[in-house]
Amino acid sequence: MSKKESRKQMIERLSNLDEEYKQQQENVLKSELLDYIKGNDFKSVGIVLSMPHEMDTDKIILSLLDDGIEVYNPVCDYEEKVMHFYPFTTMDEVKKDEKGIRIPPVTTPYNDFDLVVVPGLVFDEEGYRIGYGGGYYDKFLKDFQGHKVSVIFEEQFGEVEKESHDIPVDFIITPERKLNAKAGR
Ligand SMILES: Nc1nc2c(c(=O)[nH]1)N(C=O)[C@@H](CNc1ccc(C(=O)N[C@@H](CCC(=O)O)C(=O)O)cc1)CN2
Ligand SMILES: Nc1ncnc2c1ncn2[C@@H]1O[C@H](COP(=O)(O)OP(=O)(O)OP(=O)(O)O)[C@@H](O)[C@H]1O
Repeated sequence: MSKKESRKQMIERLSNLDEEYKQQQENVLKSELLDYIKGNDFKSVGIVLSMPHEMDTDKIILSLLDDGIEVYNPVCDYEEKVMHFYPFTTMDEVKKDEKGIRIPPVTTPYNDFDLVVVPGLVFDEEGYRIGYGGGYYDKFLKDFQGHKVSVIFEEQFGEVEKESHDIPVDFIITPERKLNAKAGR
């Protein structure tokens, strides 16, 4: 299956998850991720403002702020094909970009946080992933020095054909298990 077909199929699969099941799984993912962040004493986190078919990140972001952890969200420059992170302040300041992706106020970029939560559609157990295309995360991760985690539904495991520019995540959290992807490579 091509990358494009895998993406389309996974978006459909995620969109068709039972709403009650999805929310119950998200509650588990949220508490697992918060435990992981506190357990590792991470003080700053880069994480997306979620789209409807993705794991809901709003509650996670608000909970991190409550705990005094800095939160940064990505903003794409679609012309330059790069992505930078900006500080999250409040949901009231969140707007949509030209592609309908939610973004924080574009102030001073900061890409040097302790942990990045990497989004994606299909993942393998070694931490390789198929994202939304564009290579925004692959390019970002090339220079990123912090920890890389993905938080996903079990339904997102699948076959990933590796490409030379792909940068895998170190750790994968699902509602059922925590995978040290780096150790498994
Ligand atoms: N919630 C969330 N925010 C995120 C991401 C994400 O995965 N989730 N991103 C993760 O990277 C970045 C946005 N990534 C994007 C990647 C591609 C397109 C895009 O160009 N879409 C085209 C169709 C793509 C195609 O099929 O070729 C379009 O809408 O015209 C938009 C955003 C940053 N913000
Ligand atoms: N480090 C890089 N430098 C230059 N171009 C890159 C780099 N990484 C990826 N690309 C380009 O970006 C495009 C999309 O890459 P790919 O299909 O791997 O995206 P993806 O993994 O689905 O998305 P993302 O990384 O944004 O989540 C490809 O054409 C690829 O050549």
